[in-house]
Amino acid sequence: MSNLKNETLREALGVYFIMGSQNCITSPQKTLDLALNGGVSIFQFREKGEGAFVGTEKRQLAKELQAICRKNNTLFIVNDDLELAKELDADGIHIGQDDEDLQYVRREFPDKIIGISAHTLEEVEKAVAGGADYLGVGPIYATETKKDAKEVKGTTLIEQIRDLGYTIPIVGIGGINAKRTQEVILAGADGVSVITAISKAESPDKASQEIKSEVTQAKKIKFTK
Ligand SMILES: Cc1ncc(COP(=O)(O)OP(=O)(O)O)c(N)n1
Ligand SMILES: Cc1ncsc1CCOP(=O)(O)O
Ligand SMILES: [Mg+2]
Repeated sequence: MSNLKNETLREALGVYFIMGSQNCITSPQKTLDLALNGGVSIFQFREKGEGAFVGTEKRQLAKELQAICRKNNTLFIVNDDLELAKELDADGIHIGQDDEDLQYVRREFPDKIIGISAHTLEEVEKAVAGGADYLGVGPIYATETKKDAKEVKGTTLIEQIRDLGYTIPIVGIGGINAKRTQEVILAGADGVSVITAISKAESPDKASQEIKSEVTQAKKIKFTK
């Protein structure tokens, strides 16, 4: 990915909303629409866990959510499912350490955005060498959403990554809400990835707006230091 694309992606990662039907209290379409109106800048379709759609229903929902993203000029990323990402010509894919191999994914999707989860400095080094476009680092705080999440680490790993001079775009993930956003950005992240604080908010638009405003304020503080 060129430097220009890298900087555009860094900016787009500000408020990274992740959601599947299992995370919503009303319709996923409505939830996403409101979240995008509130200021979400990138979306990941993560249809996973108890009650999640599979097969045709999953594909149909993905297409509808992608159409909503397109209407709002917002990047659409698919979690885990390479076949779906290919079929939909998604903007990118997010993989974890237990998913497909990064180098294989890069070969299959040479021009797409590839994000990878990282929990240790060794994983960070491999992700950068393997051509990942951004890192998802977490869980920063305790999360109810991912039952098999690794141990909570706070912002330490993000700080270490930046102290070592890595410039790869980073988003923090896990238990993040508006009140916790500034801590994550000030530690060195470019954005925050959020599920529950938006998907289960009474007003997903208001929740997204608040998170966006915290990201903007934290970046002002960070870049005037
Ligand atoms: C932005 C972002 N960061 C981390 C993850 C977690 O990915 P993974 O570890 O593969 O876990 P699942 O989400 O697949 O359960 C993510 N999805 N997005
Ligand atoms: C997918 C994922 N990976 C690490 S924590 C997490 C879940 C984040 O969800 P929430 O924002 O609801 O804590
Ligand atoms: Mg995964």
